[in-house]
Amino acid sequence: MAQYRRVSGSVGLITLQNPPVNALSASVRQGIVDSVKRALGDQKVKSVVICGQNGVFCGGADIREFGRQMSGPPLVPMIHDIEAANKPVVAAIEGSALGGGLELALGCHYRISHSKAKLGLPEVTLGLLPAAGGTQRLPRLIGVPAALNLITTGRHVTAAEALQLGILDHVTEHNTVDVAVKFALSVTGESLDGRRISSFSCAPLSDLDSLFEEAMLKARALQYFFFAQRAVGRWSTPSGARWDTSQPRPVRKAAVIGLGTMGRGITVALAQAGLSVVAVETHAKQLMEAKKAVPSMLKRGAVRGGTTIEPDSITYSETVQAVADVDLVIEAVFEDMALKEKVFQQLSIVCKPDTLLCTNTSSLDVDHLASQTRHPELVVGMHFFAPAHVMKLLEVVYGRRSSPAAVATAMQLGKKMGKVSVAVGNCRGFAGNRMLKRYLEQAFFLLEEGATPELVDRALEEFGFPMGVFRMSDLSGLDVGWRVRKADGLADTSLTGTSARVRQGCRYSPLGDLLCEHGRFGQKTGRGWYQYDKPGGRVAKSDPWLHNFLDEYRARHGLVPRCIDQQEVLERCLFVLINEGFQILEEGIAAGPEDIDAIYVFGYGWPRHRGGPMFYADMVGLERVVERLERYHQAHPNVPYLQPSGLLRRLVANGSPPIHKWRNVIKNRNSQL
Ligand SMILES: CC/C=C\C=C\CC(=O)SCCNC(=O)CCNC(=O)[C@H](O)C(C)(C)COP(=O)(O)OP(=O)(O)OC[C@H]1O[C@@H](n2cnc3c(N)ncnc32)[C@H](O)[C@@H]1OP(=O)(O)O
Repeated sequence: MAQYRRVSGSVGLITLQNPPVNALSASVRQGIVDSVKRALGDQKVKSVVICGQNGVFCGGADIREFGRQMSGPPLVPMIHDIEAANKPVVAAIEGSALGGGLELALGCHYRISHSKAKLGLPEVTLGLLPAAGGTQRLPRLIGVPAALNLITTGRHVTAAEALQLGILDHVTEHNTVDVAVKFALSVTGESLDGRRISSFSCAPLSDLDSLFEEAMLKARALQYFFFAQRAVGRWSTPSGARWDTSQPRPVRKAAVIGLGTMGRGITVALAQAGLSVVAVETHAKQLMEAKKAVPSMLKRGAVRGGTTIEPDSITYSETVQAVADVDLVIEAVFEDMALKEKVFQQLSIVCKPDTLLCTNTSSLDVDHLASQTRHPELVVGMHFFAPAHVMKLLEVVYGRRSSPAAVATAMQLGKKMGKVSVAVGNCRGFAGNRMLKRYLEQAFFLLEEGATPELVDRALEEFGFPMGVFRMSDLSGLDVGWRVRKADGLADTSLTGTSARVRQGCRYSPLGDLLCEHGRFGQKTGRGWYQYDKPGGRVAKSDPWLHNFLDEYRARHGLVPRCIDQQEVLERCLFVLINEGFQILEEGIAAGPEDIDAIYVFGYGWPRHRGGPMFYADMVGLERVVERLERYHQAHPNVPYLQPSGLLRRLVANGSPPIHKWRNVIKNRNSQL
């Protein structure tokens, strides 16, 4: 329903009321129609404000009514009547204005929003089109390119972006309804001629063809990715093991060793998949915390998914002996080889001889861990991504001696947990983190050369990543990479002069190490590449300290900052990552480009509408990727990873076949070896 009342003498205030998000149910639409009629018929009312109760404007169509017989007034004429009104109508947007909610706001003459609100037309994500005027009013308001972007991606934009795009007239930090009422009073009696969006003409576009071509590219990428996602299930390994000839083992009871953040998430994912789980943590305090955290994670998941989990499906233990009868173990202890070795030695003694032993390591050597056990053929990596019960990606890492059945079992278990499981070979960082390393390095180098975290992040976010590389590092914690670099003997900030920026003969940037030495670990410490209002704060703000630090660093090393544009940011960060992807394909670490693309879309936020890094390379053109890499390598000869990989060059030499033919080129080469 909608509540109607007169406020401030002459403003008709219409409040949508349909918890939890004031969706446009039949009774809400009826309430709006009735209230608008009342406001327009009341001579005392000079202007109108539409808002939603409990800090949410409107979440769009009431999804609970989908599939039912349509009743109540239709939305299109309702919005048309609001727009045609002869009194100003102001939308006061708090929380969300999504789908039909934004279409309703677009029918109003003015839109005022709280700074924390999100707006968007997410219909495409529900298999719908914005059919209540969204496809007509939005392009007229903000132009075809921006509207096409919002409509085809369904993404939600912040109030700040919506203001910049021209969707909003004003953004406030204060009580939005109060601000809107005051505003409504101030525009009383003003002409509404220039305020009815459907009467606007669309700005003419000289490059309509290229715009639609871009939209078609997105469609191609999404269609490619639809099949890529399915292709990864048909896995194969260089030794000839395959999905259709390998028999997975049944897994009814599993164990998790180590109940830190990852271990807890994995425990929840296993329990949600219907397995009985033994959760082991040898530190009493950590075990106690996990015993509280895991059930509440499960409860939240059950509420969201509308499922029930047997509370006794998880048993907790302080000793590894408790895993004696399980079918599969996932080790998730601290990322330290000596510690993991010990765990695998213990498991090999305690477990049944046919128990599958898995490690959640994100980069350590799976073969080495396998060598600690009596049955190395039963050891595989199961690399989850944080939060493990939410993130869709699972890298299943086969070692030199992993049996086909072990790989098949881990792949099938991943599927049972609702993951997209991708089989990859064993190497430092596997596929995802190995490619990420190159991307991070380039981002650091760009800072040395004159870029700022803001510039780099903006370029990547405009490309489509939900977060740029520096914002993402702050979220995941700068200390994580620092620990790895220390273990690899790289993070040595005592070096001075030219040797400070060189390791093993290659260019190295110690910027991340230096930040960690200043105690700047990202969001958790309230300081990282950005500053936050408090430790654990989420809103990244530009930090003058960091900019001074970068200036001093460059001066100390005699680096003259230069202007770096977004194109260079994208090419340096993305092409080097793509190049590593080709290297991974060449080495047989991933079986095909689809595997890498699935890893990047599901694990690293690569925008799905760009199909994944390998598809993107195909779209850009392999010749161009080679040409740009060569040019950057010439400029930075001490960065060997900028040299185009052998496979990339061979594909170009073979006439740059389309992505679905790359496997043939890889296969031909391997058969000649
Ligand atoms: C006559 C029809 C005319 C026009 C049709 C127009 C087309 C559309 O409008 S299609 C719908 C477009 N809207 C959406 O896709 C919005 C989907 N919702 C969201 O994106 C989010 O829920 C959110 C609104 C941004 C809020 O997010 P968050 O704060 O994280 O909370 P959630 O846990 O996601 O949701 C809370 C609660 O609200 C329920 N809910 C959300 N949206 C709707 C909706 N449109 N209709 C009905 N219910 C909705 C959601 O299920 C949750 O309920 P629980 O009971 O707590 O599970």
